This record gives sequence, structure tokens and C-alpha cells, in this order.
Amino acid sequence: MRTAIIYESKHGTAEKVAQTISDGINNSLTDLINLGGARKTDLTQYSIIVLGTSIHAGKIGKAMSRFVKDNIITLLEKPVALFICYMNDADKDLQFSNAFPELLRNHAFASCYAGGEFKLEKMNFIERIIIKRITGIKSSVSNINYEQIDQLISRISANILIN
Ligand SMILES: Cc1cc2nc3c(=O)[nH]c(=O)nc-3n(C[C@H](O)[C@H](O)[C@H](O)COP(=O)(O)O)c2cc1C
Repeated sequence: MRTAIIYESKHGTAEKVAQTISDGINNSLTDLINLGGARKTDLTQYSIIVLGTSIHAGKIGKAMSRFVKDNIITLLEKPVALFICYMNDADKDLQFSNAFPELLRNHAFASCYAGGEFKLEKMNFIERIIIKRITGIKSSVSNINYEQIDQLISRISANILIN
């Protein structure tokens, strides 16, 4: 059976993390699914599901929020791993709690705080002004936590072996 890595990404970080996980689990039976695309995803063909999304203004994207709501019963029947991308390290626990429903967080066999990036070149004018003012950064910054991602890859790989 296949593994699905389902993500929502505004400026490409969650997408990069999803790709890193896909490369890391080294399993040809993996599908990377961007919720920004229009296709409807049939979860029945997957034995493991990885969900990843980024935090903007304290919230996850609408597509991931809707996807979790629409598929919660199926998600609770399958092994699930979760990751979030963010830059506010102090609030990561709270943001993770707000990102996914408690039932799903408790059900997940692995959760990952993947860190994030500020990519000024991908932001629109308003976003760039807000981020520069709040954080004081003058150029793009990457704080992706590859150690956490490697741990997630190990947990997923172990789960693939038993499923
Ligand atoms: C306009 C804007 C608002 C953001 N708000 C938050 C936030 O509330 N909390 C946080 O931890 N990170 C915040 N971030 C950082 C993003 O989570 C980070 O840039 C992440 O890497 C984006 O991932 P994506 O490109 O996959 O969407 C914000 C970034 C932008 C540009």
C-alpha cells in the first residue's frame, strides 16, 4: 500500500519539507499531494498518511483545515503523522494544538515541529512590510529543523515496515 504526504504551503516551505520526507523515506510507493491543487484525494488507497501545513497569523491554511474536517473519520482509522512549519518558536506548542484537532493529535504516531523560513522574495508587499517590521529581518531566513524532520522520517519508515 502507498504512503500519502499531503500538504498545504503558501511560500514553499511545507512543500520543501514534504519533499524532504518523501526523499527520506525512500519508498517508491509515496504520493506527494499539494492541497493547493484542485484534485480530490481518495485516502482509501493509502496505508500511511502524513499531513503537513504552515502557520500564518496563528492559523493553518483553509485547505488543510477543510481537508481534516472532511476526512477526519478515515484519518482516525489509519496511521497518521503530522508536521507544522512556523517561525514563532515560543508559540509552537500552542500553534500545533490549534493546527489539528485533539483527537487527531492524540491518534498520530508521530508529530514534528519542522521549523520554517521567511522568504521575503515570495511575500507580497504587505506581508514583507509586516514581517520586516515585526521581526527586524532584512533578508530571507531559513530555520528549517532538519533534525526533527530526520526523526519524523525514521518514525514513518519504521511504520511503513509494519503496515
Ligand atoms: C504573513 C506571514 C504571517 C506569519 N505568521 C506566523 C505565525 O503566526 N506564527 C508562526 O509561527 N509563523 C508565522 N509565519 C511564518 C511561516 O509559518 C513560515 O514562513 C513558514 O515557513 C511558511 O511556510 P509555507 O511557505 O509552507 O507556507 C508567518 C509568515 C508570514 C509570511
